[in-house]
Amino acid sequence: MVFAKLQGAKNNLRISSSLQDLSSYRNIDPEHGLLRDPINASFSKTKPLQLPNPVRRKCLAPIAIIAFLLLILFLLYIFYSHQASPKYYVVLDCGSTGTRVYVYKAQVQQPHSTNFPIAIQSLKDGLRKNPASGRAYDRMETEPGLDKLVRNVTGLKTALKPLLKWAQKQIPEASHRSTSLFLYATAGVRRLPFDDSKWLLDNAWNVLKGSPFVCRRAWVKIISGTEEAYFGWIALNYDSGNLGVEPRKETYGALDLGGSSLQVTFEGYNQQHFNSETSLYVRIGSVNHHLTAYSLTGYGLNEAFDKSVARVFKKFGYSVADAVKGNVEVKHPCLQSGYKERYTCSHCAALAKGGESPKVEGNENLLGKNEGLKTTVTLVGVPNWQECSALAKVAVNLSEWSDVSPGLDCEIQPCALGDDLPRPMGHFYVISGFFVVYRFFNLSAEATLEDVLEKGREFCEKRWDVAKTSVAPQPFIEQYCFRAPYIASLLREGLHITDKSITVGSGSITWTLGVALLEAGKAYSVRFGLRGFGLLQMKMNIPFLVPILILSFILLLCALSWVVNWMPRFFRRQYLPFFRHNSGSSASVLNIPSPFRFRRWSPINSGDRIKTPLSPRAAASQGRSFSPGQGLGDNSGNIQLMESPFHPSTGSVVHSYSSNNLGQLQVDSSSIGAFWSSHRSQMRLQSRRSQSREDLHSSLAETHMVKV
Ligand SMILES: Nc1ncnc2c1ncn2[C@@H]1O[C@H](COP(=O)(O)OP(=O)(O)OP(=O)(O)O)[C@@H](O)[C@H]1O
Repeated sequence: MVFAKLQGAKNNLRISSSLQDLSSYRNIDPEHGLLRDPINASFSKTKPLQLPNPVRRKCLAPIAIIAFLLLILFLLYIFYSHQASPKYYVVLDCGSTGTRVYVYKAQVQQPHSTNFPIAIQSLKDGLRKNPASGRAYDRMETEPGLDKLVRNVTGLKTALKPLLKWAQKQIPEASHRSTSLFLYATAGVRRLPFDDSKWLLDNAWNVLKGSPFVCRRAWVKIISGTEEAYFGWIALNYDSGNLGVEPRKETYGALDLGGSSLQVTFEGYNQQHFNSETSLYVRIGSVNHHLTAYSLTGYGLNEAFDKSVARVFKKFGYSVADAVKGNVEVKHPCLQSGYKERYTCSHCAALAKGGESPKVEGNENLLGKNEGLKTTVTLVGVPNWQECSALAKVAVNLSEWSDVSPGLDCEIQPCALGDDLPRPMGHFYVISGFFVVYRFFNLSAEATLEDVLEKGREFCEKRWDVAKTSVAPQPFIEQYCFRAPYIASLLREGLHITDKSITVGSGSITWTLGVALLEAGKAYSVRFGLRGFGLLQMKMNIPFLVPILILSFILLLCALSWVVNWMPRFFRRQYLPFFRHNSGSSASVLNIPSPFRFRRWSPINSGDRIKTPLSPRAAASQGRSFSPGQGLGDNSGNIQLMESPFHPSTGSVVHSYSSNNLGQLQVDSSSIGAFWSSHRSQMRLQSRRSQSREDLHSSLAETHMVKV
């Protein structure tokens, strides 16, 4: 009976007359290349195949494909949910007045032409603002600024540790290890001698590296004034909803008044005053911005007051020797009557009579003109509004504080600006110190500079004991009599900006938000589609992506293996790449064997051991027992993939990293200008400044294009 069946099989082989007409070869399933007759299998010298039930086999294939698709969907879901999960950023702002910590939570939001694809939120849990407190900001901060803590390890730890502890509480523990921590120091540390600032940053790094967050030494640094200005502009225009939207919106300029310096950033440039060192090109979405950004050192609120003290010190003809003796009384017209306090003056020595400073023990940082030498004086309040206003103007006029010659006439030109700096243009948001002053005098955002002056004059006329209790406790109350005319002069005479060109910004706009946004932009690489943000493409996280790609590829091969078996015959022809003959190996050209151990018979796999119905050897073999193991030789069990270039995704972020040397520190300013570009899925640093300058020069040197 077995023999009869074998004869039948032989007959069937003979009946078959065409390579294509495989269905007539009845012992072989043309779809799956499997022997149907289990008896033939028993004649094989090799172990016969376990032949599945045809019905079960038919069901198995679609189930496998569906399972494959589900797996791919699952992997994609895992991948995208991983990418779209919130990211946290901790930014420490080390200013001259204090050190603050900001915690930001960034998330990709549904792209839309009228919104920005990244939503960022400042976390402030537990910062219940005390209504009795006069503090302008609800932020976690420590005082004094780091620049006062040189070679004071304990002081440094005390300044930083509570901030880190608070930040930890804001962020879910599971995200601590993926949270980036940055410490950026501004004007206070910027003006320190190299050794001092290096000591501060090295020791700050020692504290920070013990935190659970991700931090690198390069992220603990001094940022240049221009970087600070640029970050502030990003923060402001993000907050105002002007970034990356179509149709393009007008952006606002930013005037960010700190304790030591003033940052000026605006869109546009003046041909006549074009300065390559202050010029930045930024591309956000599909919009190009040509920015002008610079920082005016010494124009911050505290430093301006210090200059006013130095000016009075000079007026009375004191020498440094007098100051060193510590018995100098400075009668200041912007201090209320009854005010008398010790004050450490930073600029007094530089303006003192007598030229060279005396050698002061312990102070290694004496400069030729006493710059940097701190002297202690006694400030005495002798209020005089006219004199105070005039003193504020002197503090604003650059020619009083530099070698600019001839002296600048504030009526004719913005006298806070040297000839090399472009004049501000457009509408400005005045933030930080400006906001603090408006808030101190309880002025609304609509108040004019005249209102500020009026409030200042009233405050100056009060006796000190009355004045200091007329406001909630807060730092620097005594300085607000000076601050009112100072900010008015700074805007009007110093920058030639009028009331109608300014809006007072809220206290929540700080440059640190710009840092977090740029970092989030690197993390979530965003590509804009044809219409606005139609297409959102995530940044490829390489360590995460590679296994997924490999797994997907293996699964794809398996799926193709199935699909190929079910393809209409036309598609199996030899000229199609999948079916090119490859007799050398049982694996694909990529050497990835199918994890599914299905074997198939294919007429184009004509290796020696493959039998086709009309092949001479097939005919010759008729007298022998048919071996499925031979007939379905190794070659037949695999899909032949043509060698094709396999390109890993180009969706990864490419950043240009460069460092610039401030003469003091290596500063990584790669984040400058890094934002979302419509070109490919890469971050493109589009900010460009053509020449070197102290701050950003080398980081922006190569056309300042970063691909996102
Ligand atoms: N919490 C606060 N409450 C009241 N006033 C504040 C507060 N923080 C800062 N100020 C005032 O605002 C001014 C500017 O402070 P800000 O924090 O913007 O500057 P900074 O970062 O110290 O400056 P810089 O970067 O120039 O060193 C300070 O001089 C101070 O008078």
